[in-house]
Amino acid sequence: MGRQPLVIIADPELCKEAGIKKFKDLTNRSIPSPIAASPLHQKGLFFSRDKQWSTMRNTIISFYQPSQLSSLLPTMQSVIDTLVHNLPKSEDEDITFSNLSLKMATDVIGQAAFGFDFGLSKERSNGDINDHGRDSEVSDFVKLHVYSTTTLKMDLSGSFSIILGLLMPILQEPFRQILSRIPWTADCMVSKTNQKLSSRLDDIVAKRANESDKVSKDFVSLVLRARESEEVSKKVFTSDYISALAYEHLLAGSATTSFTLSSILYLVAGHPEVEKKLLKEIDGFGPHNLMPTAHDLQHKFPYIDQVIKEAMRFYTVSPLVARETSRQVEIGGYVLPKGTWVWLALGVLAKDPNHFAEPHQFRPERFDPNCDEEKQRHPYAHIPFGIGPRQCIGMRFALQEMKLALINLYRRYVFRHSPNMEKPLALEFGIVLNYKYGVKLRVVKREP
Ligand code: HEM
Repeated sequence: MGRQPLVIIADPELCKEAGIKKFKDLTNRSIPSPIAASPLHQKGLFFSRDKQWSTMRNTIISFYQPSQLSSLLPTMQSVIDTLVHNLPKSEDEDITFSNLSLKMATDVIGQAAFGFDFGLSKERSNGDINDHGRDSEVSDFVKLHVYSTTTLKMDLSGSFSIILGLLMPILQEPFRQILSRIPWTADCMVSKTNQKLSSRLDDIVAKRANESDKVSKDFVSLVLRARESEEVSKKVFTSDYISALAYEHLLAGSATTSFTLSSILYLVAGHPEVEKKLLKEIDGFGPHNLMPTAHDLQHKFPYIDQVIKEAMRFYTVSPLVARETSRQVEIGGYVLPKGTWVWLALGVLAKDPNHFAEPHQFRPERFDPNCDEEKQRHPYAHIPFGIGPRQCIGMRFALQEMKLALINLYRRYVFRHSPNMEKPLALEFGIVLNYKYGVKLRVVKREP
């Protein structure tokens, strides 16, 4: 890539070698040029490096332990209830499900990460907000978040410094410094937005730090408590890092989950035989007012597991995992110099006919533990959450949320493709995959 050596891997055994066996030589991520221009994004777990990364990861991993996740169930349930309740009653009305699920996922992560109710799911489709108490601060914050996220573009529609960074990385930072002072340039707007966003986040962190309450279970409170109890964490978790971590959760935990949930509804709507089996499993769990526990979600819905895996294979929301060599290392017999970018191509792996027969067919049964394809497949052929010690930290969180949402949605409704939706679905390639025009569906109430 210009003068930057880059190796792309699309073989499960080599992914294992780079992601697990040689992890200590490939711990860090390569930093794409839009991120290099954004300190707010660099200080989260995703882009932090070496010791800073391992100390942060070892501390915040406790937030993702089963007991913590199961304590988040009521929060998830209440946001999902709002989503289900607000679905239109008419079968002739289009919903852009991807927008609704983004609001849902942002609300869930807002509460889990900041202890903050953004209240986005309470908005009806006409834009009204049910909750009079929701202040404009919150909606401003979310607007800033959306702007900051959508300006992280890797293509020629990004700000001038980002485009320059793609071509001549060394010039990116000096140009960004100059342009961010010139009003009305994209760089200036991005810089202003990030400053505002950072100061809002700092306010939230400061507020949480002043609260003496020892019971809050949101992420920021947990990290703040960990900082009090461990000497090493004090140095690592300065308030700018805590703000970045919290913000990163909002970013990482919303778009990915929402995209995946939307793709499941879209794919199931096009496959009646899958829908039938899914409904049978959900109805077979018990009466519709029986809420599954975290343990139930993990063990009692094997077909939902297959549907989620297959949808994540079909539309891999995070198709590349980017790492970088910290010293010379040999992978697959090739010697890679220090500083080489090594990208694991999860999206390519997911469509490899050597591991997935007829890869362009949507067939959840290929993940049935008893079927030959599943038994014979390489264990690292399907890695939508990444691999090894740096695998997605929010995997269980996302799976719990998606399963709970699916159960609640399909208990009351089934979904059909809207006639107003393009075919095939148009995708947009940014930092993560997105739908170009959203997933438009019609909601059909099930017979009681
Ligand atoms: C369907 C949902 C999700 C998908 C497909 C997904 C995918 C990924 C992938 C592929 C990575 C890179 C892993 C690697 O380098 O091997 C990652 C990292 C990460 N994810 Fe997720 N993710 C999802 C949901 C979430 C959620 C809900 C959260 C937070 C609550 C989250 C937080 C993170 C963080 C913090 C990292 C960086 C981990 C590190 O560098 O140590 N993700 N995710």
